Amino acid sequence: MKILSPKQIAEADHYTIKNEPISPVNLMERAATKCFEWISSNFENTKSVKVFCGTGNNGGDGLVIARLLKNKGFSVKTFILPLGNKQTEEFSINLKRLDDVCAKIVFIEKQEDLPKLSPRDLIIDAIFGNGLNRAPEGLSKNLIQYINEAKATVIAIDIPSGLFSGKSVTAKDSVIKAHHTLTFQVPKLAFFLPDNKNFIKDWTILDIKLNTSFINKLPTKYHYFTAQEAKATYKARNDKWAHKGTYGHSLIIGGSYGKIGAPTLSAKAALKIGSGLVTAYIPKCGYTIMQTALPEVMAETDHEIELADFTPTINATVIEIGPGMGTSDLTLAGFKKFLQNNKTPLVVDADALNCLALNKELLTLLPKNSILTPHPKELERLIGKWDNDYEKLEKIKIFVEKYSIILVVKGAYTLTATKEAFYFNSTGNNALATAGSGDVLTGIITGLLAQGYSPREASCFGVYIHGRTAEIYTTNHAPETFTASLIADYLSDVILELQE
Ligand SMILES: NC(=O)C1=CN([C@@H]2O[C@H](COP(=O)(O)OP(=O)(O)OC[C@H]3O[C@@H](n4cnc5c(N)ncnc54)[C@H](OP(=O)(O)O)[C@@H]3O)[C@@H](O)[C@H]2O)[C@H](O)CC1
Ligand SMILES: [K+]
Repeated sequence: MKILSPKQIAEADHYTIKNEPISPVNLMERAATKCFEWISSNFENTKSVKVFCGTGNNGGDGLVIARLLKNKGFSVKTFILPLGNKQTEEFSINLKRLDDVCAKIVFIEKQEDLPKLSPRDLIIDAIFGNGLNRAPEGLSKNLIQYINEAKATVIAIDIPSGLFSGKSVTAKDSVIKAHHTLTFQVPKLAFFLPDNKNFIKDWTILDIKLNTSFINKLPTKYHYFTAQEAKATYKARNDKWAHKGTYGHSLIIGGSYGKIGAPTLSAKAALKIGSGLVTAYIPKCGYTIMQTALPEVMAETDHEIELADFTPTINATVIEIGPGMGTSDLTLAGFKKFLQNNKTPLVVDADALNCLALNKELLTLLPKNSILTPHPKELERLIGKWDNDYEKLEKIKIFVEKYSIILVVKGAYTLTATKEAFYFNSTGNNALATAGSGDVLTGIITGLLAQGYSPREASCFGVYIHGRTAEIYTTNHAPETFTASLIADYLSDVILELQE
């Protein structure tokens, strides 16, 4: 699914109005009706709804929602914050329509006009939407702060007021902290960025039927990888003549004394996602552990307690390197030698990333389209510090272009960054915040590459699958009890779901 800029959304809006055709006020009615339906079914027992509107079209949406809720029997009060002397035409039409149903409407002209708010109120934030072009100040800033202090449940329409959909927020005290955001047609880039986690919690995309063929033609670097994209990526197995060689050979290089679990988890994940063959290249101390834990996996060994020689003998389709490997001098020296001689596509994680961060010149030795899977701290070691998330995205872009690689930046919305496009993942939850979860992710990506998925597909799809296991698990288990070993056990559920 595309993530569009405010300008592109306005263009899609205009195109739909002209070509469907539909009048602007009817499009507003359609959009706001979707919000109303969501609110009335999720908050049917709510006694008091307070709707705060600006005087642009976001405010117009608020007026329609107020009218529809009132007609449905909710107790509704509407508060209007005049934005200068202007009202959009659709706002004015809907103000009249709201007035006609004898609704309670209050204009907020000064601080004293702010109403009493109770934590039991349901607040609808329709002050600013896509049209925000500067940080709110004065009365609008005060209103936003006042709403945030009320500790009431806040539903934001389209986007929390004060949050820019495509640029950084400097005044963090003038943004609505929404519990839920009902956004129109496409998600906004701001939703995926950790800097905004206090403003955006849950959100729902409402399909307001903007022209899809127009949207399909709009260029964008940013995408949201959902079940739809996952289904389109999945390659069902239907080759009767397949043998284990058909599905590739994954080589997992990693481990050190006390950290054999990491490559074991990766190897298990590569195997369980369908890699035809898996070999682990580990220190000698891990031999019995690996062979006992995973009888299907072959093992080759290096020095006694750490990797030093890096001399696997097999001809792998893909190599994962790094889990549990450590960064000792001996390991680092061997890793350098390995990179100088290796031509096989790599998935690089954990200590191998730290070795690269310590020796940036090694980055040039990575085969084209190698996949690096850092968590935010590892990312910072690779690309340097950033002031805000938009600067981080820019640095990521420069980094992937410079080295012709793919970055999988782990987080609540794990980002797969390729030279061509950035994909935010839609699945996962905090059950994945558990030891070894990252090792399983790299194993899944490695196993997908071995089977012939492209590096972009393996990254986006692997991240999606990994996240989905946690969602399925937590439908009937406590998130605290999820472990990395369990992830592999739920891969089958995810794949069966994709086949539906
Ligand atoms: N296609 C869709 O998604 C649809 C969206 N709808 C809704 O429309 C809004 C966008 O409406 P718009 O009127 O363009 O913009 P806003 O309502 O967000 O803002 C109104 C005006 O506010 C002024 N502004 C901007 N920043 C500030 C500020 N910091 N302080 C004070 N005033 C500010 C600005 O005017 P200026 O002339 O003062 O610059 C804005 O124009 C979208 O979000 C949806 O909710 C439709 O209902 C259906 C289709
Ligand atoms: K809003």
